Amino acid sequence: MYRSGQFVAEHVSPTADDQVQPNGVDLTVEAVFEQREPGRIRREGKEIGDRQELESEQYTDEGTPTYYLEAGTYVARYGERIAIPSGHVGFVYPRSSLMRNSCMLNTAVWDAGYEGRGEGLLQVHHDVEIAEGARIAQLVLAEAEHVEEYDGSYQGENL
Ligand SMILES: O=c1ccn([C@H]2C[C@H](O)[C@@H](COP(=O)(O)OP(=O)(O)OP(=O)(O)O)O2)c(=O)[nH]1
Repeated sequence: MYRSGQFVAEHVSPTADDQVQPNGVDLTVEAVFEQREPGRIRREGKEIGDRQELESEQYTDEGTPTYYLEAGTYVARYGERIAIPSGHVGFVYPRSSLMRNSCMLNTAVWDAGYEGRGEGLLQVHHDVEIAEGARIAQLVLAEAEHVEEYDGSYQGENL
């Protein structure tokens, strides 16, 4: 069973009222990176390739720092600390307005016990402007059985 947005909000911080949705909580973008060097996925272990953080520019009417992203592939880091509770699994979906603007967020499984500020693959199929701190994704939580809890290399990342 998927939990309510109110329940999800108890495991995401900070959470403003406008982030709480009926079935989940919206996540904001805190940083955007462009990969510069190849990573490596080995039989045992992995390495994340070097990346460069993009500057957000202060050029919109409201003066909000904004990323102008040309078509391409980026890694976005979310602004919220997420803690997946025991007995649950998390999934992140793109905010539909992102998708309607020809952009997509590709995501993986969020394990029970994980805590951190995670990342998603931002695919920009048409140039787009995204303000720093804007909502780009939504986290949902489903009840799930598991034997152990997450204890991998990303535990506690970006906290
Ligand atoms: O889109 C996603 C999906 C997951 N995570 C976080 C939560 C998850 O619990 C953790 C590890 O994900 P996964 O287990 O898929 O990573 P891995 O590549 O297998 O690394 P490890 O061996 O450290 O588990 O990363 C993200 O930041 N973004």
